[in-house]
Amino acid sequence: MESALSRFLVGLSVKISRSDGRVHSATVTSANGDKCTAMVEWYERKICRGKEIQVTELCALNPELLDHINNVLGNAAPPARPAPDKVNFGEASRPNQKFYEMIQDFRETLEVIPLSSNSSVEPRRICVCVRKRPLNKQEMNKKEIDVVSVPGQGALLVHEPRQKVDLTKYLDNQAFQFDYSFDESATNDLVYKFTAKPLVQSMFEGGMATCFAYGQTGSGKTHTMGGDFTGKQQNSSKGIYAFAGSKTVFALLNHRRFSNLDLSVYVSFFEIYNGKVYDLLNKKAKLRVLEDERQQVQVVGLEEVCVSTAEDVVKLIQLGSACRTSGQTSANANSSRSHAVLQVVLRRNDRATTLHGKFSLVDLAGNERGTDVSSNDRNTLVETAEINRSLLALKECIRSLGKNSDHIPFRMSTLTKVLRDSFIGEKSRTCMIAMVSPGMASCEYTMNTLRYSVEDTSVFDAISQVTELEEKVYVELRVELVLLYRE
Ligand SMILES: Nc1ncnc2c1ncn2[C@@H]1O[C@H](COP(=O)(O)OP(=O)(O)OP(=O)(O)O)[C@@H](O)[C@H]1O
Repeated sequence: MESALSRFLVGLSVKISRSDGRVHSATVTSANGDKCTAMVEWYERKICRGKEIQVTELCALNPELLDHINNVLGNAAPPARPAPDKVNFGEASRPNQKFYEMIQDFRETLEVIPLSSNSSVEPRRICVCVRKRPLNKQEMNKKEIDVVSVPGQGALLVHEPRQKVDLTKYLDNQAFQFDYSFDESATNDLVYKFTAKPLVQSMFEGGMATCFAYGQTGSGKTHTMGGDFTGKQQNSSKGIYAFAGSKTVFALLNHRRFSNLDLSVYVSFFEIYNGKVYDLLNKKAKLRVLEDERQQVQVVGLEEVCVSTAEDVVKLIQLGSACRTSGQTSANANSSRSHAVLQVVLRRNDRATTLHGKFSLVDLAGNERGTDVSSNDRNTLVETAEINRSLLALKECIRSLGKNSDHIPFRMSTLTKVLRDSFIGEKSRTCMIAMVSPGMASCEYTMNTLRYSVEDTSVFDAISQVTELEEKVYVELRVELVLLYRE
């Protein structure tokens, strides 16, 4: 429920009565930047005049509210009836110590069977995997607790810290099942073996393939696809882009099964930022996306570089990655603000250089960034809205693919338009790698990512998961939000 709330709410400020500790009024800023007076009325009606919902209950419904309330209280005299206290969660050594211990106890009961490089890989038309990154230095310094467990065999668990209305703490342990799940010790090499590597072979067999990295800002998409950063320097030879585009491609090109096809390898690299396409191999030239009379979508003028060695490919990845649009979010100082698409194309060496197979490797922009960015200026909000719109379109396309539907709604966004040929045809194959951050502070985003990857994440589904009291409050809140969005 919290995730659905914060999808719409960018700002929420709360006034609290000093005498009784109850919420007075709340001002909510919607994702399009408007202050929502309807919400103020709603809160006043339901909370101040409307009687019995107290701060503690509200906070149990939405932990974000707790932060806002604490901020407000920081400037005010302590209330007679204190709001639920974050500090009480644990002892001084580690915030949330109690939850930490509960998670540790739970982990002891788990049977862990990690993936190893000797495990076999099963070919699939659509493969959905998940990768958990380790806690980073910043999170360790803050003594963040790790709320994600990967017992293996495709399973992943989120231990969501919860608090009942009477303030009793409990864990909501939610299990998700994927084709493969990678824990924090997995290397890019291992992830590659089970995700993108099987798709390279399908490209040689004349297929179209796409591999996406999806996840919250700072969850490890660029690390996985483009290679890790040491300071500002990216180690481009250690990411899935390079493993697929160099090592495996050139090994298969010379394999006796494919060498008689007389193929050449081409690489293009572009980004989609705010719905526009920019060529990362040609000084970020802005390109047009057109559909020809045979409904083939073309990115007009896209540079396609013929490569003959693995080193050539790594150099192009470095060149393109260096000029990708990035910005800063609270979770990632070097955050990618665009979808980056590296395409490896096989063409026959005939006169028309006929297309034989294509592999698109996509490092998606971080999802759900509305509340991550430090400013909520107009540009940022437009950027976030565009990212979320294209991710929704992508989900719709993958879902239609999974259902073998006749209609795949690729026209919904530029991202899906340019990947159209990967979505259609008998030989198309798709792999989605969902990235998750392990920290408790990222829990809500992690749940969003997991729901996006394994099921419908819509607001309506979220409703079915809430308890009776929550449901009552939440349904009314949703009605307000839906009305707001229609305006
Ligand atoms: N599996 C991992 N092992 C070690 N460090 C990692 C791992 N995944 C990510 N990191 C580190 O976490 C930080 C954020 O990762 P990264 O930039 O890849 O996130 P992202 O998902 O691409 O974020 P954004 O959407 O903001 O671009 C980087 O410093 C990266 O090196």
